[in-house]
Amino acid sequence: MEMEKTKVTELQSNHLNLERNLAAARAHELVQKRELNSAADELESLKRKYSRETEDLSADLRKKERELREATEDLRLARADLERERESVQTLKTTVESQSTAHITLTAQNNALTTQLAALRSSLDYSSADASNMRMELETLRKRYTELESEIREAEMVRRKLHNTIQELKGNIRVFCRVRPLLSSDIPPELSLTITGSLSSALKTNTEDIKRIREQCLAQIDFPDQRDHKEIVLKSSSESAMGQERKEAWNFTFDKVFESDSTQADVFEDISQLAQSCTDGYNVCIFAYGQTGSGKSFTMEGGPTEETAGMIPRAVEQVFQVAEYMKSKGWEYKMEGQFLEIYNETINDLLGKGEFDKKKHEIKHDKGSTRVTDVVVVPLKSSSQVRTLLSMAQSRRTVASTLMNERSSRSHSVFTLRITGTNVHSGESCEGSLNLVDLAGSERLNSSGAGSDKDRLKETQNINKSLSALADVIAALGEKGEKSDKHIPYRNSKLTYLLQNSLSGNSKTLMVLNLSPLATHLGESLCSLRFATKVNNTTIGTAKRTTRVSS
Ligand SMILES: Nc1ncnc2c1ncn2[C@@H]1O[C@H](COP(=O)(O)OP(=O)(O)OP(=O)(O)O)[C@@H](O)[C@H]1O
Repeated sequence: MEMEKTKVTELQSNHLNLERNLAAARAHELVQKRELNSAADELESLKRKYSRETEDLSADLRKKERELREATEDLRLARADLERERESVQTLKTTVESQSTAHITLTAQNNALTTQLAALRSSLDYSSADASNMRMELETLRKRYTELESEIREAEMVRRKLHNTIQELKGNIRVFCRVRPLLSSDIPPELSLTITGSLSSALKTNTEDIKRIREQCLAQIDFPDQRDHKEIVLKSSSESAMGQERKEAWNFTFDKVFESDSTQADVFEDISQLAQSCTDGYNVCIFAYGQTGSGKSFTMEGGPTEETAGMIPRAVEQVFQVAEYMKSKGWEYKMEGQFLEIYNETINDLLGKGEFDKKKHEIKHDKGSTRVTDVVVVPLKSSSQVRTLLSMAQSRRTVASTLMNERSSRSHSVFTLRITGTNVHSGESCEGSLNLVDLAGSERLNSSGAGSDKDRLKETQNINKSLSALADVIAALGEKGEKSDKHIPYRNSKLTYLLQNSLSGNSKTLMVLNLSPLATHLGESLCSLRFATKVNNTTIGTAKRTTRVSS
């Protein structure tokens, strides 16, 4: 029992120990539970914390990823940029290389230029010295130039004086004679039929046919003076009543004789000097005289081409050329033109508008210049204007007469170019005129067939009256040389009265006698040649230019 008691006691103490252990274990468990709970709490808060941190980290990660992508893109762009930069660097490198080559060349050039510059500088130093010498020389030359200019002006005045003295020595009335060529229209139909081929209007070719026809149609006209061209000889042979051959020859001498092959330019060459005188203040008068169809209008007005242009357009052109040339000598010219017709002693304005033979025009003379009332005076600005005036006049005549040639054959036409000049340096002024007159046909009464027609008779009488008035005036002027109070019958015809100032001693006159080459016109040609000889034998006093010097 004791043993049992000890055992119970032992068991009890064990039990107690166990209980104590249990309580301790329980307390420990409680502690442990508490610790567990707090650990769970802690775990929970850690979990939450970690989850937050994980989220933050994920967000961070996403952000980093985005940044990474962006950085990658930036890197790609940067690489592309870099590539481009590399390329441009390469290009620049090439450029730099070529630039440096150029630089080397330029440096070499620069060096050469620097050397040149130095050389130039030193030559410039010499040149500046030269330049100042030259400036002085230039000044001297300028002075000399001014002196020479005034010397030229004086020389020009002397030249003009000499030119006019030559003209005066040649005589103030000169006569030229011009024979026109044979025309196809001159050939009678019965003869022209025998010609093979076409006919040119002026028969210049020398086929056998034409030679034969020439011989049959042409008058025998010789030009013996082949050096000076001053003589013309008309010959005829006829049979006397006794059957003997009678030969006759008539010699005439003029200032110039133009053969049938002479051109308008040939004739003008001898006229141009005279035409030019009007720019020096002279009154110049050029007449075309001759029977109908002898070539007066052709000589004065001419044809439409440059080659066939007559004396009027050529003279006007010449006057314009002289005026242009004289500009450099200080001369300024004003020119105006008028174109009149005298038909049956009535003046008509070929540039006017009114009806022909209706308007009354009066001739007025005042201090050496002549004006006609109520006529159109055209200011002339260029020589080409004259062609327009000539064709205007021609169409006026065509309107006035259905047979224009008939009217122009029976009227005188007078183209007048009036010229006034002033010299801006010397104050000198001058006034001249150029009258170009196409006279009416000079044939005698019986040969114009006037007998049967009253109007034609009146026309022919008027023409003859005015032509003989012209001859009388010229003759009286010739006689006046000896008697200064000699009456000159200018008023005997409209033509002489109109041309009074251009026919008097103060002017220069030229008569161009036109001759037909036809044998049938031999008688008329002789009459014309005798008339022209009378004119040619007249000496009219010295021409004077109309000049003034302004004060
Ligand atoms: N030198 C010449 N060369 C060529 N043809 C000419 C020449 N002279 C005159 N003629 C011609 O002769 C013809 C008559 O000439 P123009 O009409 O000039 O004579 P005209 O004397 O003026 O006659 P009219 O008194 O009838 O006016 C015209 O056909 C003209 O073209």
